[in-house]
Amino acid sequence: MKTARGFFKPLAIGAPAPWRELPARVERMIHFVPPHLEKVRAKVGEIAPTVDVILANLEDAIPADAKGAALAGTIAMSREVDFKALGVGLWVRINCLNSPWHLDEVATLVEKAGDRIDVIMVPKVEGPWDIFYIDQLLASLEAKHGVTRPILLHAILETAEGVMNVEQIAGASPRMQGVSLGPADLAASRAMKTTRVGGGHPGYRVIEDPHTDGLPRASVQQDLWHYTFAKMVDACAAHGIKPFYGPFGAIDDPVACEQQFRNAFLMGCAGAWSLHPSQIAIAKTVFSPDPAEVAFARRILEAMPDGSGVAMIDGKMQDDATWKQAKVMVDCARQIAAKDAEYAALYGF
Ligand SMILES: CC(C)(COP(=O)(O)OP(=O)(O)OC[C@H]1O[C@@H](n2cnc3c(N)ncnc32)[C@H](O)[C@@H]1OP(=O)(O)O)[C@@H](O)C(=O)NCCC(=O)NCCSC(=O)C[C@](C)(O)C(=O)O
Ligand SMILES: [Mg+2]
Repeated sequence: MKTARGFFKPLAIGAPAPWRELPARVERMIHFVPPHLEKVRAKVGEIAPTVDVILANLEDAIPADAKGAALAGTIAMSREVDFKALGVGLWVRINCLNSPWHLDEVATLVEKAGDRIDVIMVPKVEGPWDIFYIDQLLASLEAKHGVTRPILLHAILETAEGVMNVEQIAGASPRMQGVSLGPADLAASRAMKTTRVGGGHPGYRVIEDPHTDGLPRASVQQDLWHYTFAKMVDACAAHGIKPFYGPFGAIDDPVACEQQFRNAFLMGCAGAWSLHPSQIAIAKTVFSPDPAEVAFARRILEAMPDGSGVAMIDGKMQDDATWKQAKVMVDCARQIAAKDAEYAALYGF
Protein backbone atom coordinates (compact mmCIF):
# COMPACT_ATOMS: atom_id res chain seq x y z
CA MET A 1 0.00 0.00 0.00
CA LYS A 2 1.10 3.60 -0.64
CA THR A 3 2.32 5.90 2.10
CA ALA A 4 -0.11 8.55 3.34
CA ARG A 5 1.80 11.27 1.46
CA GLY A 6 2.10 9.22 -1.72
CA PHE A 7 -1.61 8.47 -1.90
CA PHE A 8 -2.55 11.90 -3.24
CA LYS A 9 0.40 12.39 -5.61
CA PRO A 10 -0.44 12.59 -9.34
CA LEU A 11 0.57 9.31 -11.03
CA ALA A 12 2.03 10.95 -14.15
CA ILE A 13 4.00 14.11 -14.86
CA GLY A 14 1.46 16.66 -16.03
CA ALA A 15 -1.58 14.78 -14.70
CA PRO A 16 -4.02 16.82 -12.59
CA ALA A 17 -3.76 16.55 -8.78
CA PRO A 18 -6.15 13.87 -7.48
CA TRP A 19 -9.34 14.94 -5.73
CA ARG A 20 -8.87 15.20 -1.96
CA GLU A 21 -12.64 15.24 -1.36
CA LEU A 22 -15.24 13.83 -3.69
CA PRO A 23 -17.13 16.58 -5.52
CA ALA A 24 -20.58 16.96 -3.93
CA ARG A 25 -22.98 15.60 -6.52
CA VAL A 26 -26.54 14.32 -6.41
CA GLU A 27 -26.58 10.85 -8.00
CA ARG A 28 -29.98 9.32 -7.24
CA MET A 29 -30.20 7.48 -10.55
CA ILE A 30 -27.52 6.42 -13.02
CA HIS A 31 -29.51 6.21 -16.23
CA PHE A 32 -28.15 3.61 -18.68
CA VAL A 33 -28.15 4.46 -22.37
CA PRO A 34 -27.12 2.10 -25.21
CA PRO A 35 -25.08 4.65 -27.22
CA HIS A 36 -24.86 2.60 -30.45
CA LEU A 37 -28.60 3.08 -31.03
CA GLU A 38 -29.05 6.43 -32.74
CA LYS A 39 -32.77 6.43 -32.00
CA VAL A 40 -32.18 6.19 -28.23
CA ARG A 41 -29.24 8.59 -28.34
CA ALA A 42 -31.41 11.17 -30.06
CA LYS A 43 -33.63 11.22 -26.97
CA VAL A 44 -30.82 11.81 -24.46
CA GLY A 45 -31.21 15.59 -24.69
CA GLU A 46 -34.81 15.17 -23.58
CA ILE A 47 -34.08 12.61 -20.82
CA ALA A 48 -31.00 14.34 -19.38
CA PRO A 49 -32.86 17.15 -17.55
CA THR A 50 -34.94 14.48 -15.73
CA VAL A 51 -31.98 12.51 -14.32
CA ASP A 52 -28.89 13.09 -12.19
CA VAL A 53 -26.51 10.98 -14.29
CA ILE A 54 -26.49 9.69 -17.87
CA LEU A 55 -24.29 6.64 -18.38
CA ALA A 56 -23.15 5.51 -21.81
CA ASN A 57 -22.90 1.73 -21.62
CA LEU A 58 -20.17 0.03 -23.64
CA GLU A 59 -20.14 -3.34 -21.84
CA ASP A 60 -22.73 -6.11 -21.43
CA ALA A 61 -26.00 -5.54 -23.34
CA ILE A 62 -24.00 -4.00 -26.22
CA PRO A 63 -23.44 -6.61 -28.98
CA ALA A 64 -19.78 -7.49 -29.71
CA ASP A 65 -20.08 -6.15 -33.26
CA ALA A 66 -21.46 -2.82 -32.01
CA LYS A 67 -18.68 -1.96 -29.54
CA GLY A 68 -17.06 0.49 -31.98
CA ALA A 69 -20.39 2.15 -32.76
CA ALA A 70 -21.12 2.44 -29.02
CA LEU A 71 -17.79 4.17 -28.40
CA ALA A 72 -18.33 6.56 -31.32
CA GLY A 73 -21.89 7.17 -30.10
CA THR A 74 -20.57 8.00 -26.62
CA ILE A 75 -18.20 10.65 -27.98
CA ALA A 76 -21.00 12.09 -30.13
CA MET A 77 -23.37 12.16 -27.13
CA SER A 78 -20.78 13.97 -25.00
CA ARG A 79 -20.77 16.76 -27.63
CA GLU A 80 -24.46 16.82 -28.49
CA VAL A 81 -25.71 17.53 -24.96
CA ASP A 82 -24.24 20.11 -22.57
CA PHE A 83 -24.39 17.89 -19.48
CA LYS A 84 -22.41 20.36 -17.35
CA ALA A 85 -24.85 23.20 -18.04
CA LEU A 86 -27.72 20.90 -17.04
CA GLY A 87 -25.94 19.82 -13.83
CA VAL A 88 -26.09 16.21 -15.05
CA GLY A 89 -23.17 13.80 -14.63
CA LEU A 90 -21.77 11.98 -17.66
CA TRP A 91 -20.50 8.49 -16.88
CA VAL A 92 -19.26 5.69 -19.15
CA ARG A 93 -19.21 1.95 -18.39
CA ILE A 94 -16.19 0.52 -20.22
CA ASN A 95 -15.64 -3.13 -21.07
CA CYS A 96 -13.87 -5.23 -18.48
CA LEU A 97 -10.12 -5.17 -18.13
CA ASN A 98 -9.51 -8.61 -19.66
CA SER A 99 -11.56 -7.76 -22.76
CA PRO A 100 -10.03 -6.73 -26.11
CA TRP A 101 -11.92 -3.41 -26.03
CA HIS A 102 -11.12 -1.54 -22.83
CA LEU A 103 -7.71 -0.16 -23.86
CA ASP A 104 -8.94 1.62 -26.99
CA GLU A 105 -12.05 2.74 -25.14
CA VAL A 106 -10.16 4.44 -22.33
CA ALA A 107 -7.65 6.00 -24.73
CA THR A 108 -10.40 7.37 -27.00
CA LEU A 109 -12.61 8.57 -24.15
CA VAL A 110 -9.82 10.57 -22.51
CA GLU A 111 -8.55 11.97 -25.81
CA LYS A 112 -11.92 12.96 -27.24
CA ALA A 113 -14.07 13.60 -24.15
CA GLY A 114 -11.69 13.69 -21.17
CA ASP A 115 -12.95 17.09 -20.00
CA ARG A 116 -16.59 16.08 -20.22
CA ILE A 117 -16.61 12.65 -18.56
CA ASP A 118 -17.11 12.66 -14.80
CA VAL A 119 -16.86 8.97 -13.95
CA ILE A 120 -15.66 5.78 -15.63
CA MET A 121 -17.45 2.68 -14.37
CA VAL A 122 -15.25 -0.42 -14.37
CA PRO A 123 -17.07 -3.77 -14.43
CA LYS A 124 -16.02 -7.03 -12.77
CA VAL A 125 -13.40 -5.46 -10.51
CA GLU A 126 -11.70 -8.30 -8.65
CA GLY A 127 -9.26 -6.51 -6.39
CA PRO A 128 -7.30 -3.27 -5.82
CA TRP A 129 -4.86 -4.23 -8.60
CA ASP A 130 -7.56 -3.52 -11.19
CA ILE A 131 -7.98 -0.01 -9.78
CA PHE A 132 -4.20 0.59 -9.60
CA TYR A 133 -3.96 -0.30 -13.29
CA ILE A 134 -6.77 1.92 -14.52
CA ASP A 135 -5.69 4.73 -12.18
CA GLN A 136 -2.21 4.79 -13.74
CA LEU A 137 -3.57 4.48 -17.27
CA LEU A 138 -5.94 7.40 -16.73
CA ALA A 139 -3.21 9.58 -15.22
CA SER A 140 -0.94 8.96 -18.23
CA LEU A 141 -3.75 9.77 -20.67
CA GLU A 142 -4.91 12.83 -18.74
CA ALA A 143 -1.32 14.15 -18.82
CA LYS A 144 -1.01 13.44 -22.53
CA HIS A 145 -4.24 15.20 -23.45
CA GLY A 146 -4.09 18.07 -20.95
CA VAL A 147 -7.16 17.01 -19.00
CA THR A 148 -7.34 19.27 -15.94
CA ARG A 149 -10.01 17.53 -13.83
CA PRO A 150 -9.31 13.92 -12.79
CA ILE A 151 -11.85 11.39 -14.05
CA LEU A 152 -13.32 9.42 -11.15
CA LEU A 153 -13.68 5.64 -10.97
CA HIS A 154 -16.68 3.53 -10.01
CA ALA A 155 -16.29 -0.24 -9.49
CA ILE A 156 -18.98 -2.85 -10.04
CA LEU A 157 -18.99 -5.64 -7.49
CA GLU A 158 -19.91 -8.68 -9.52
CA THR A 159 -17.55 -11.54 -8.71
CA ALA A 160 -16.98 -13.55 -5.55
CA GLU A 161 -13.36 -12.37 -5.54
CA GLY A 162 -14.46 -8.76 -5.81
CA VAL A 163 -16.78 -9.18 -2.82
CA MET A 164 -13.92 -10.73 -0.85
CA ASN A 165 -11.71 -7.69 -1.66
CA VAL A 166 -14.28 -4.90 -1.55
CA GLU A 167 -12.60 -3.03 1.34
CA GLN A 168 -9.32 -2.74 -0.56
CA ILE A 169 -11.11 -1.86 -3.81
CA ALA A 170 -12.97 1.01 -2.12
CA GLY A 171 -9.71 2.45 -0.76
CA ALA A 172 -7.46 1.76 -3.75
CA SER A 173 -7.28 5.31 -5.19
CA PRO A 174 -8.41 8.90 -4.60
CA ARG A 175 -10.31 8.44 -7.87
CA MET A 176 -12.74 6.00 -6.25
CA GLN A 177 -16.21 7.58 -6.34
CA GLY A 178 -18.32 4.55 -5.45
CA VAL A 179 -19.24 0.92 -5.87
CA SER A 180 -22.39 -0.68 -7.33
CA LEU A 181 -23.73 -4.16 -6.77
CA GLY A 182 -23.87 -6.19 -10.01
CA PRO A 183 -26.26 -8.97 -9.03
CA ALA A 184 -26.41 -10.84 -12.35
CA ASP A 185 -22.70 -11.46 -12.85
CA LEU A 186 -22.24 -11.98 -9.12
CA ALA A 187 -24.96 -14.65 -9.10
CA ALA A 188 -23.20 -16.44 -11.96
CA SER A 189 -19.78 -16.09 -10.32
CA ARG A 190 -21.11 -17.70 -7.13
CA ALA A 191 -23.13 -20.38 -8.95
CA MET A 192 -26.32 -19.02 -7.37
CA LYS A 193 -29.30 -20.74 -8.97
CA THR A 194 -31.25 -17.70 -10.11
CA THR A 195 -31.82 -16.16 -13.53
CA ARG A 196 -32.96 -12.77 -12.13
CA VAL A 197 -31.14 -9.44 -12.29
CA GLY A 198 -31.37 -8.39 -8.64
CA GLY A 199 -34.36 -8.37 -6.33
CA GLY A 200 -35.66 -11.25 -4.24
CA HIS A 201 -36.39 -14.84 -5.09
CA PRO A 202 -39.54 -16.77 -4.11
CA GLY A 203 -37.46 -19.79 -3.09
CA TYR A 204 -35.23 -17.95 -0.59
CA ARG A 205 -37.32 -17.67 2.57
CA VAL A 206 -37.82 -18.55 6.23
CA ILE A 207 -40.72 -20.68 7.43
CA GLU A 208 -42.52 -20.93 10.73
CA ASP A 209 -42.38 -24.16 12.81
CA PRO A 210 -45.25 -26.62 12.24
CA HIS A 211 -48.46 -25.86 14.16
CA THR A 212 -49.86 -28.66 16.32
CA ASP A 213 -53.34 -27.98 14.88
CA GLY A 214 -52.05 -28.37 11.31
CA LEU A 215 -52.70 -24.73 10.33
CA PRO A 216 -50.66 -23.49 7.36
CA ARG A 217 -47.18 -22.27 8.28
CA ALA A 218 -46.35 -18.63 7.59
CA SER A 219 -43.35 -18.14 5.34
CA VAL A 220 -41.72 -14.99 3.96
CA GLN A 221 -39.13 -14.20 1.30
CA GLN A 222 -35.73 -13.07 2.57
CA ASP A 223 -33.22 -10.78 0.92
CA LEU A 224 -30.68 -12.81 -1.06
CA TRP A 225 -28.34 -9.82 -1.27
CA HIS A 226 -28.29 -8.56 2.27
CA TYR A 227 -24.87 -9.87 3.27
CA THR A 228 -23.09 -8.63 0.15
CA PHE A 229 -24.92 -5.40 0.23
CA ALA A 230 -24.09 -4.64 3.85
CA LYS A 231 -20.44 -5.51 3.27
CA MET A 232 -20.31 -3.16 0.28
CA VAL A 233 -22.02 -0.29 2.16
CA ASP A 234 -19.60 -0.57 5.10
CA ALA A 235 -16.57 -0.67 2.78
CA CYS A 236 -17.77 2.45 0.94
CA ALA A 237 -18.76 4.39 4.06
CA ALA A 238 -15.44 3.58 5.75
CA HIS A 239 -13.56 4.95 2.74
CA GLY A 240 -15.79 8.00 2.26
CA ILE A 241 -17.17 6.90 -1.11
CA LYS A 242 -20.71 6.11 -2.24
CA PRO A 243 -22.52 2.76 -2.45
CA PHE A 244 -25.20 2.17 -5.12
CA TYR A 245 -27.68 -0.64 -5.61
CA GLY A 246 -27.16 -1.32 -9.33
CA PRO A 247 -29.75 -2.66 -11.76
CA PHE A 248 -33.23 -4.09 -11.21
CA GLY A 249 -33.94 -6.22 -14.26
CA ALA A 250 -37.70 -6.78 -13.92
CA ILE A 251 -38.77 -3.67 -15.81
CA ASP A 252 -42.36 -4.99 -15.64
CA ASP A 253 -42.40 -5.01 -11.80
CA PRO A 254 -42.15 -1.38 -10.60
CA VAL A 255 -43.44 -2.32 -7.14
CA ALA A 256 -40.56 -4.73 -6.47
CA CYS A 257 -38.13 -2.27 -8.05
CA GLU A 258 -39.27 0.43 -5.64
CA GLN A 259 -38.92 -1.93 -2.67
CA GLN A 260 -35.39 -2.95 -3.67
CA PHE A 261 -34.37 0.68 -4.18
CA ARG A 262 -35.93 1.60 -0.82
CA ASN A 263 -34.00 -1.12 1.00
CA ALA A 264 -30.83 0.24 -0.61
CA PHE A 265 -31.70 3.83 0.34
CA LEU A 266 -32.36 2.84 3.95
CA MET A 267 -29.07 0.94 4.08
CA GLY A 268 -27.13 4.06 3.02
CA CYS A 269 -26.99 3.98 -0.78
CA ALA A 270 -26.81 7.23 -2.74
CA GLY A 271 -28.76 5.88 -5.71
CA ALA A 272 -29.43 3.03 -8.10
CA TRP A 273 -29.32 2.40 -11.83
CA SER A 274 -32.29 3.03 -14.11
CA LEU A 275 -32.27 0.72 -17.13
CA HIS A 276 -35.58 1.89 -18.56
CA PRO A 277 -37.18 5.36 -18.54
CA SER A 278 -39.91 4.04 -16.22
CA GLN A 279 -37.35 3.44 -13.46
CA ILE A 280 -36.17 7.08 -13.38
CA ALA A 281 -39.12 8.39 -11.38
CA ILE A 282 -38.95 5.42 -9.00
CA ALA A 283 -35.32 6.15 -8.15
CA LYS A 284 -35.98 9.87 -7.83
CA THR A 285 -38.78 9.36 -5.31
CA VAL A 286 -36.97 6.71 -3.31
CA PHE A 287 -33.54 8.37 -3.10
CA SER A 288 -34.95 11.78 -2.16
CA PRO A 289 -35.65 11.65 1.59
CA ASP A 290 -39.32 11.80 2.53
CA PRO A 291 -40.33 15.46 3.23
CA ALA A 292 -42.07 14.47 6.50
CA GLU A 293 -38.89 12.77 7.74
CA VAL A 294 -36.81 15.78 6.71
CA ALA A 295 -39.19 18.06 8.64
CA PHE A 296 -38.84 15.83 11.73
CA ALA A 297 -35.04 15.78 11.35
CA ARG A 298 -35.01 19.59 11.21
CA ARG A 299 -36.95 19.68 14.49
CA ILE A 300 -34.23 17.52 16.07
CA LEU A 301 -31.50 19.91 14.87
CA GLU A 302 -33.48 22.90 16.14
CA ALA A 303 -34.12 21.27 19.53
CA MET A 304 -30.39 20.66 20.05
CA PRO A 305 -28.61 23.62 18.41
CA ASP A 306 -25.11 22.57 19.53
CA GLY A 307 -25.75 18.86 18.88
CA SER A 308 -25.34 17.79 22.50
CA GLY A 309 -27.52 16.89 25.47
CA VAL A 310 -30.89 15.19 25.39
CA ALA A 311 -34.37 16.23 24.26
CA MET A 312 -37.82 14.68 23.82
CA ILE A 313 -39.76 15.21 20.58
CA ASP A 314 -43.19 13.60 20.19
CA GLY A 315 -42.31 10.95 22.77
CA LYS A 316 -38.96 10.08 21.14
CA MET A 317 -35.61 10.51 22.89
CA GLN A 318 -33.05 12.60 21.01
CA ASP A 319 -29.34 12.85 21.81
CA ASP A 320 -25.98 13.43 20.09
CA ALA A 321 -26.38 10.31 17.95
CA THR A 322 -29.89 11.09 16.72
CA TRP A 323 -28.66 14.64 16.00
CA LYS A 324 -26.08 13.09 13.65
CA GLN A 325 -28.77 10.92 12.03
CA ALA A 326 -30.90 14.03 11.54
CA LYS A 327 -27.93 15.87 10.03
CA VAL A 328 -27.39 13.07 7.48
CA MET A 329 -31.04 13.41 6.42
CA VAL A 330 -31.09 17.22 6.30
CA ASP A 331 -27.72 17.48 4.49
CA CYS A 332 -28.95 15.00 1.87
CA ALA A 333 -32.20 16.96 1.44
CA ARG A 334 -30.33 20.29 1.17
CA GLN A 335 -28.04 18.91 -1.52
CA ILE A 336 -31.04 17.62 -3.50
CA ALA A 337 -32.93 20.89 -3.00
CA ALA A 338 -29.99 22.84 -4.43
CA LYS A 339 -30.34 20.86 -7.65
CA ASP A 340 -34.02 20.05 -7.83
CA ALA A 341 -36.58 22.86 -7.54
CA GLU A 342 -39.44 20.38 -7.05
CA TYR A 343 -37.80 18.98 -3.91
CA ALA A 344 -36.66 22.42 -2.72
CA ALA A 345 -40.37 23.31 -2.57
CA LEU A 346 -41.34 20.03 -0.89
CA TYR A 347 -38.66 20.46 1.79
CA GLY A 348 -39.35 24.16 2.21
CA PHE A 349 -35.70 25.17 1.70
C1 LIG B 1 -34.42 -3.24 -21.35
C2 LIG B 1 -34.59 -2.64 -22.71
C3 LIG B 1 -33.95 -3.52 -23.77
C4 LIG B 1 -36.08 -2.50 -22.99
O1 LIG B 1 -36.25 -1.78 -24.22
P1 LIG B 1 -37.60 -1.80 -25.01
O2 LIG B 1 -37.40 -1.00 -26.26
O3 LIG B 1 -38.09 -3.20 -25.14
O4 LIG B 1 -38.57 -1.02 -24.00
P2 LIG B 1 -39.85 -0.18 -24.31
O5 LIG B 1 -40.66 -0.15 -23.08
O6 LIG B 1 -40.53 -0.70 -25.57
O7 LIG B 1 -39.27 1.27 -24.59
C5 LIG B 1 -40.09 2.41 -24.58
C6 LIG B 1 -39.33 3.57 -25.15
O8 LIG B 1 -38.25 3.92 -24.28
C7 LIG B 1 -37.03 3.86 -25.00
N1 LIG B 1 -36.01 3.37 -24.09
C8 LIG B 1 -35.90 2.12 -23.56
N2 LIG B 1 -34.85 2.04 -22.75
C9 LIG B 1 -34.27 3.26 -22.76
C10 LIG B 1 -33.14 3.78 -22.08
N3 LIG B 1 -32.39 3.02 -21.27
N4 LIG B 1 -32.84 5.07 -22.27
C11 LIG B 1 -33.57 5.83 -23.09
N5 LIG B 1 -34.65 5.39 -23.78
C12 LIG B 1 -34.99 4.11 -23.60
C13 LIG B 1 -37.27 2.93 -26.16
O9 LIG B 1 -36.35 3.19 -27.18
C14 LIG B 1 -38.69 3.26 -26.50
O10 LIG B 1 -38.70 4.46 -27.24
P3 LIG B 1 -39.85 4.77 -28.37
O11 LIG B 1 -41.13 4.84 -27.63
O12 LIG B 1 -39.42 6.07 -28.96
O13 LIG B 1 -39.77 3.59 -29.33
C15 LIG B 1 -33.99 -1.21 -22.77
O14 LIG B 1 -34.66 -0.44 -21.82
C16 LIG B 1 -32.50 -1.15 -22.55
O15 LIG B 1 -31.72 -1.49 -23.44
N6 LIG B 1 -32.07 -0.71 -21.34
C17 LIG B 1 -30.66 -0.70 -20.98
C18 LIG B 1 -30.19 -2.12 -20.71
C19 LIG B 1 -28.81 -2.13 -20.14
O16 LIG B 1 -28.06 -1.16 -20.19
N7 LIG B 1 -28.40 -3.27 -19.58
C20 LIG B 1 -27.11 -3.41 -18.98
C21 LIG B 1 -27.05 -2.91 -17.57
S1 LIG B 1 -27.54 -4.13 -16.36
C22 LIG B 1 -26.16 -5.12 -16.24
O17 LIG B 1 -25.26 -5.01 -17.01
C23 LIG B 1 -26.16 -6.14 -15.19
C24 LIG B 1 -24.84 -6.10 -14.31
C25 LIG B 1 -24.83 -4.94 -13.39
O18 LIG B 1 -23.69 -6.00 -15.11
C26 LIG B 1 -24.85 -7.32 -13.54
O19 LIG B 1 -25.62 -7.50 -12.58
O20 LIG B 1 -23.91 -8.20 -13.76
MG1 LIG C 1 -22.42 -7.51 -15.13
